[in-house]
Amino acid sequence: MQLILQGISHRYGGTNVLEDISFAVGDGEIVCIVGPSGCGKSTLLRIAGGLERPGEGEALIAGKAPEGSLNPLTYIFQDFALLPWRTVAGNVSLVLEDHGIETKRRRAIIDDVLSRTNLSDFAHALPRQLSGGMKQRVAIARALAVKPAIMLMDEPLSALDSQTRELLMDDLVALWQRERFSACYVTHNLAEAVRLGRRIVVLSRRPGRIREVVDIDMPLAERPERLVELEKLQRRVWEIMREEAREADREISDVA
Ligand SMILES: Nc1ncnc2c1ncn2[C@@H]1O[C@H](COP(=O)(O)OP(=O)(O)OP(=O)(O)O)[C@@H](O)[C@H]1O
Repeated sequence: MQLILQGISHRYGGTNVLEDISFAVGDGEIVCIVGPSGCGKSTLLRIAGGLERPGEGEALIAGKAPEGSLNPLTYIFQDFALLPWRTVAGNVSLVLEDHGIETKRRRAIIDDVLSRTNLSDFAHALPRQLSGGMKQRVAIARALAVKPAIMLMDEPLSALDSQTRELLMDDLVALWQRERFSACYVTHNLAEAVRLGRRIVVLSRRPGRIREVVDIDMPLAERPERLVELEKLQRRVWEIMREEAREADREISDVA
């Protein structure tokens, strides 16, 4: 299944937030979106998922969802959004209950996604007993449970410390290698973008326009061993962004 964004422009009141954004997320592709603070990345993701209607242009999905997909477009947020009174298994179960999946099938799906996210031993734990990394694994397991065609990930690792972030990136790569999900992945972290992205869409400061799309034709599995090349790519993305980020920073301090 493909996500296609065509000529998306958007404004809030008198503020232009996005301008003429077009790109596609192909089947099994992770496309990262980076750009200075406030350039409209989260807005773009909300438009991609149909939570918000763009002022101009359109967000389309093309192709067939995977068999058994309960929710073709599924979000993963930075703040995990878990119910504190439900166990790990209970949190995953909730989305399946919402779809009326019967108990036996629900249990099978929960066992499968908890095993894929290395959470089987924590099925009965409550969120407050878990570290931030484990909570985000639960959020990922919950997203996988609905067999999404495309995951819309908004800074999923940014609340985590750098070591946990590394571990979660390894997990995401392992999950992707097992079942090539498609994702539109918003991040501030350029190391994350070059580690995970097949392409990186670099946005300008607000109103966000596409400055450049950087292609990374390097298998995800090889990336940890090719750190020098990745670092070069990261520098390249930063060179594209530097002036934009500086200007965005000034704009924000002007308002303050
Ligand atoms: N619902 C809304 N109503 C009015 N303005 C909004 C709304 N949502 C976002 N904005 C404004 O739109 C601009 C883009 O916001 P958005 O959160 O999409 O940017 P972002 O690139 O994700 O930011 P950050 O990098 O800080 O997370 C900002 O100026 C923000 O204040």
